[in-house]
Amino acid sequence: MYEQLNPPETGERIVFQDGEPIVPDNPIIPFIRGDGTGIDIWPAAQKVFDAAIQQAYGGKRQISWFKIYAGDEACEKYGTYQYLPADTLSAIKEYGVAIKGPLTTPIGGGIRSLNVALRQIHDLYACVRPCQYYAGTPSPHKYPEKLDVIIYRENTEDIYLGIEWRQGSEIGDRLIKILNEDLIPATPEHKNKQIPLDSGIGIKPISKKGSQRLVRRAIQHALRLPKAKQMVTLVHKGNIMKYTEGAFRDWGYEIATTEFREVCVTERESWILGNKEKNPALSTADNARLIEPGYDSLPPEKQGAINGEVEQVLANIWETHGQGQWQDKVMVNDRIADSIFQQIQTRPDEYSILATMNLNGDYLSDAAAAIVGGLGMGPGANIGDTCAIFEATHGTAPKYAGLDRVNPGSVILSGVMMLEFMGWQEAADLIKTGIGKAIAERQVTYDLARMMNPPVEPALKCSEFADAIIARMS
Ligand SMILES: NC(=O)C1=CN([C@@H]2O[C@H](COP(=O)(O)OP(=O)(O)OC[C@H]3O[C@@H](n4cnc5c(N)ncnc54)[C@H](OP(=O)(O)O)[C@@H]3O)[C@@H](O)[C@H]2O)C=CC1
Ligand SMILES: O=C(O)CCC(=O)C(=O)O
Ligand SMILES: [Mg+2]
Repeated sequence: MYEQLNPPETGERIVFQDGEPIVPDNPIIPFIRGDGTGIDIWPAAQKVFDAAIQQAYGGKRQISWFKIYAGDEACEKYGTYQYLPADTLSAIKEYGVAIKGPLTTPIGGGIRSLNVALRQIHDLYACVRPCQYYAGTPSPHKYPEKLDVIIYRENTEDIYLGIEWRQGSEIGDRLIKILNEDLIPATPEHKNKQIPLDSGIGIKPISKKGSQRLVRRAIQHALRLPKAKQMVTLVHKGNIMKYTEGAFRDWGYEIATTEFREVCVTERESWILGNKEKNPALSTADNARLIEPGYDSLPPEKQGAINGEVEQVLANIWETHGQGQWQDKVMVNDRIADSIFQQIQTRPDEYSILATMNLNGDYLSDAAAAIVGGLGMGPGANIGDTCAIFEATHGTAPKYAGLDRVNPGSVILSGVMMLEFMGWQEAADLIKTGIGKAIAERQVTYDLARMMNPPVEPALKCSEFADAIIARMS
């Protein structure tokens, strides 16, 4: 059934039931080595996974690794331009859980991102990127340990759908003409805006289904966290892009207050309930005044809408959420995207799960990784209902390729996420112990070594860091 692949002779498939993986003791797991530094990182990471599994289960459980191809390696095996062979896509679909190294995307032309294509083709709609601090990791921040967030990034739409036209292309010019002459003038709120004729043009679709399935997963994850971390923040730029980013926020709140009504409270609801708890005699208008700055200068119809919101909340959820009960619910709030970039630096401990659209999540996950030690420490997972691919936040870092130099930590931590997803917590914990101890003992690669005080000289190689982790797993 495969053109050029030979699955391992021993091992079984992981299958999904109701979105959850059913994992045999000897699963077959496809892996893509990756381009650039993938050549260094993958062997180091695989060695750590196998050692941890052996130590945790003494041979009762093991992974049968199945090498599949994408990027440069795929072209070598399958021929020119065969960056993402059908074999690779079929293997991921068949075996359900896969792990990959980074893949190159040329800028400004040629192939579109293979990484994005893998997510879209397999409908891996939730990109999950935890940013958690390991004691002793050098950081540009004073209190990096205060940051403990998980980014839930929508993974299939937004501008990453890649629907765009080059400046001067026939279709691009036609589209601009239709917009300028027909659609924009027919939309009163656009007044007499016009798109400059020499523009490249891109489309940013944000769907209700795509937004809500992402927020659903984020809330389900929040429910599994300790009480103090049960919070989902909807990140958006809805003040500017009302019908895409603003809609993401609104659809997020909608699902929180319908499907998850019993277990969620929104921030505004918590204010209304809290105000009433502090002062049971508080009038509707006074409560509205407390939740809406500038209430008194609003026109009567806007004041009426806020009064209505207060009345609705008290009528609908006072019994289930009032008298402090809301404090035991998952808190759902929202923050404007630019503000959250500064908030994770100035008030990191106020956040837990950050639910984002695709582009915002891409930016935010690199920024948050920087606080806890850099891209060498940024793991990730792309999760759908029938399939999951685990991969680091970083790219191929081509200048380091083949030097055995970069930090394999992010792919190793992506493997930790994979083991946790499979329910192999004991093996995952051993690796986390190994990483924690190696960092605490200053046994680190160049990226962490150069930030340590005093700097570590010489830094460990990529392969040596893997050995240092294995030596410290118990
Ligand atoms: N999921 C994926 O496969 C992704 C692929 N890419 C692709 O990767 C290619 C290169 O992208 P680029 O913008 O350079 O971003 P990269 O993430 O590859 O590298 C940027 C910088 O991050 C640091 N870094 C990256 N990986 C590590 C690591 N393992 N250990 C320590 N430090 C690390 C290095 O910093 P320093 O120089 O300071 O040492 C590096 O120069 C592009 O083609 C891009 O499209 C990008 C992101 C994700
Ligand atoms: O695929 C790429 O080139 C970039 C993807 C990326 O930056 C990411 O997923 O974080
Ligand atoms: Mg990125």
